Amino acid sequence: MTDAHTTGTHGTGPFIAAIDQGTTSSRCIVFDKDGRIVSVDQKEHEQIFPKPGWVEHDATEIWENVQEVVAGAIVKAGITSADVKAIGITNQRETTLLWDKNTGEPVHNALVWQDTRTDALCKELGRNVGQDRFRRETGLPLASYFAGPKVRWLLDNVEGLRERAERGDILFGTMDSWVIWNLTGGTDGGVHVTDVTNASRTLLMNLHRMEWDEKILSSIGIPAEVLPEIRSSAEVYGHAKGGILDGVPVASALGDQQAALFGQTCFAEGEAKSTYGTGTFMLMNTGGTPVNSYNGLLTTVGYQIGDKPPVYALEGSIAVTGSLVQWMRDQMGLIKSAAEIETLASSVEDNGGAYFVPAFSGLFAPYWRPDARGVITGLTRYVTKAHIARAVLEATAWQTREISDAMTKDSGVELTALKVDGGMTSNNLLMQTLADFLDAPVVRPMVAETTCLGAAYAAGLAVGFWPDTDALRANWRRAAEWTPRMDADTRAREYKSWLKAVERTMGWVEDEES
Ligand SMILES: Nc1ncnc2c1ncn2[C@@H]1O[C@H](COP(=O)(O)OP(=O)(O)O)[C@@H](O)[C@H]1O
Ligand SMILES: O=P(O)(O)OC[C@H](O)CO
Repeated sequence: MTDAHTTGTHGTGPFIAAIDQGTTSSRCIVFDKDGRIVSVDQKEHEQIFPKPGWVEHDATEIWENVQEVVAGAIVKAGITSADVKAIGITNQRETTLLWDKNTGEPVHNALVWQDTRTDALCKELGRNVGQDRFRRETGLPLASYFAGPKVRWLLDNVEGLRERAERGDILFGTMDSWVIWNLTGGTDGGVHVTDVTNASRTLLMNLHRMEWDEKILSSIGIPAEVLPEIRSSAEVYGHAKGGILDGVPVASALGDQQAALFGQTCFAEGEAKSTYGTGTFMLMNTGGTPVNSYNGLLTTVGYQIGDKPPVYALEGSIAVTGSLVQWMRDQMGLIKSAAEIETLASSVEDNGGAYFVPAFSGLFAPYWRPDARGVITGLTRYVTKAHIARAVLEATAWQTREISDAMTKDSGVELTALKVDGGMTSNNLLMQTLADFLDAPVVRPMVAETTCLGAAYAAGLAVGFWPDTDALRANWRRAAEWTPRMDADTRAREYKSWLKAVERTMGWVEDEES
């Protein structure tokens, strides 16, 4: 399915191009110096579900789409490579690929971050190596979400792969590495790098030293030969070779959620944003020291600009939000477009007593329960598809509330307002519900494409297109705000019912199945 458009608001050059290789689509956006969008091109790729819980992407299709959308955005902007000062990369995180460095061919489809096939392996590693060690060294709980166990699964399950990897013929990368390697020449001298934010999602990087952790590598069973070099998020890694942007510096890489934090200009400690796409991810800047979580959040790298010290973040990750809306559209056929869920949900006053907990990949933050599975509860004959649509939207808002509560406990910072972005924020009912459930204002910036914007900002800083982060902050403009309207009693009662529904998801998958 192709889905492309331009905004038609042309600024004056020069420009920065940002590539966002996301879970459902790849897009390229050209930005001007004021951080305004000049052109956009976007293309969806296939979601491959070989078995329940397994999710894969065809990395060759993704690279073809990336080239197509880059060309599309440049042509729509009516510019040439000479007008583009740098290319920034942002990407779906954790999605894991191994490819042959001599042929450039992936050895298997990429294993997507939502894929749960490594649950049993994680359990085994937990027993043998210990959960605490991973938390302490990498900031992450041992879960199938992250890249390291996926690499091990591929090495164990693709015939002959381990030997090829040990011979030095195989490269591992998350989508940033794959795109940068191809963009800078692939088999003809492509650079094999990743940035600190993406590396901090592998369970393999030591969060305190910003280096691959040799002890963890040997406990998981991953040869160091496959690993990319870890670099900062904003520096020139190499130059595009071939294609429409031939010769342009490739100057940033950030995982998409960290890019959104950057694009929302959350540069001060305590500033937070939440991005509503396939999943939802709330990140809070915690400054120069990693903050341990005791409430089910992740400690991760927020960004690192060149040779400056890294900035850390606390993160609450929710696996299923926008993808639940997609499921209602594609698997259930209850709506024809994602936007239609708002019309359907608005046709009723409330959820009619129904609660939908979309634990399709188990539950991520704050629970980290791979044994959970989705439930719709509170059903009576009164409930209609409109009530279910409402419960779908409420699920996103309640899950955010749970993360926000955990963040306050871990950081001591009370949420005074939440900056939001991502595809789901075009849903007004959802944004109002979010303000109601959080009991805090929700604000959306003028440029809702903060993921690409963050990558563009980082690339622009690396090549001196923008002087510093203060210049970027000046570009942030509020476009919309929703303030809470729900009374405290209703909020408390509904929250209690939601938490009861969450309990019902737990323990569905028996030990031997997971
Ligand atoms: N009006 C809407 N209401 C609810 N969900 C929406 C709406 N528009 C888009 N979405 C959801 O948002 C997601 C797309 O957002 P996007 O930020 O592009 O995601 P990603 O970067 O994860 O690919 C899809 O999962 C889609 O179902
Ligand atoms: O592609 P998105 O926007 O769904 O983001 C995916 C996240 O990076 C997964 O950690």
